[in-house]
Amino acid sequence: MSETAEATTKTGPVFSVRNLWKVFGPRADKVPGNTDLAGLSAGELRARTGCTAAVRDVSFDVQQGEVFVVMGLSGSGKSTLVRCLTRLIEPTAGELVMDGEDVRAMDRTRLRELRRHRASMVFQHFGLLPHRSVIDNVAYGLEIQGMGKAERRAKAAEMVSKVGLDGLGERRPGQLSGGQQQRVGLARALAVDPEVLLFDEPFSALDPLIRRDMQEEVVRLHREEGRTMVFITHDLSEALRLGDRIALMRDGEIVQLGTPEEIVTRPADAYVRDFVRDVPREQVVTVRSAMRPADGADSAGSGAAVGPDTLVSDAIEAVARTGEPVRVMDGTKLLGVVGHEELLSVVARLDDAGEGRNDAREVAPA
Ligand SMILES: Nc1ncnc2c1ncn2[C@@H]1O[C@H](COP(=O)(O)OP(=O)(O)OP(=O)(O)O)[C@@H](O)[C@H]1O
Repeated sequence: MSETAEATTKTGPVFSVRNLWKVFGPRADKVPGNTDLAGLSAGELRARTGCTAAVRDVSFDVQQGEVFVVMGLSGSGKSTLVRCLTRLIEPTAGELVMDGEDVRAMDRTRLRELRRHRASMVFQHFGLLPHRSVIDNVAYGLEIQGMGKAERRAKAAEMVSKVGLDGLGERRPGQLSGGQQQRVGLARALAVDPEVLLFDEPFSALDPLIRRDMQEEVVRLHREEGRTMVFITHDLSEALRLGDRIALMRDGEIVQLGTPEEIVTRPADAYVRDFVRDVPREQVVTVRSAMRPADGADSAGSGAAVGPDTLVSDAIEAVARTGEPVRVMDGTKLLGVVGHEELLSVVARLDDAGEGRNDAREVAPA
């Protein structure tokens, strides 16, 4: 999404997850290794064993600096999966590595350290302490870490300011709106300066306008800091807005993992296709996919230029303003041009059905 994210995604995964299972129910640990049981559908497994496979044989990497969205309908396994990352829920089987370290082998002390310092969670229910001020709520994680009072209050004040709550530091949570309380939750998670922020549907209780505000806040923070984020949502537009990559879950499995553009323009199956059917293409397709090669006349032009990751909706604005095609530039290199025809064909979905025009990238494997 952001340049920061682009720049940092190459430095390796924060989380590496391979063949992860979480099965709830009697003798759950027998399910993943049993080929008969592991192949059953969720319903059949429940009928045969009384077990629920909330996460089924899931593999993926979360790259440094990216916003990794886990999306799916209610009950698809999103929360279970993300809680497994820090073993708030114990995985039943599979590999789980954070920064090269085997998370499943960590002892309690190391795990506590991981949750307090390295991966902070922001929940839908803010979990604020009602009798403490905003500042003291934000400082709470630092207090647990043993930081002195003056230092932690100074750090907390900085975070309160960062999330746009200047002047409200001495209020109690009950004196704040829902959106403001969620900002306190965000500031509290940021205060410990974790490597990864894990968000579990943090905004789903907020009304749409405030929700939009908070999404923009997350995008802004991410742009400024490039911090790795894992974000759970059941809301497709939220996923598309925030995600560098989206893992789309169904019945405990990841049915597709890819960029918003890949998921919308090249859905892996009929389920995903149905899921993304109503998404306006121009809001996810980039000019890199929509452009045509520049001919002699175009390349000589000195009209408006946009980067290859510019959304078609933004390019439409530029083309409408000048009436001329715009050049797609990667630094000083001319990659192609987009004009009315290319942009309209995206809006009209003439590029539908996986016939990606200039974009030969493959859908990332799950
Ligand atoms: N402690 C548990 N015991 C038994 N089954 C569970 C438990 N926790 C979750 N499940 C089941 O695992 C499946 C996945 O649940 P999970 O909460 O991970 O889904 P979700 O996608 O996060 O849903 P939501 O969006 O509603 O929060 C569901 O079928 C749920 O009923």
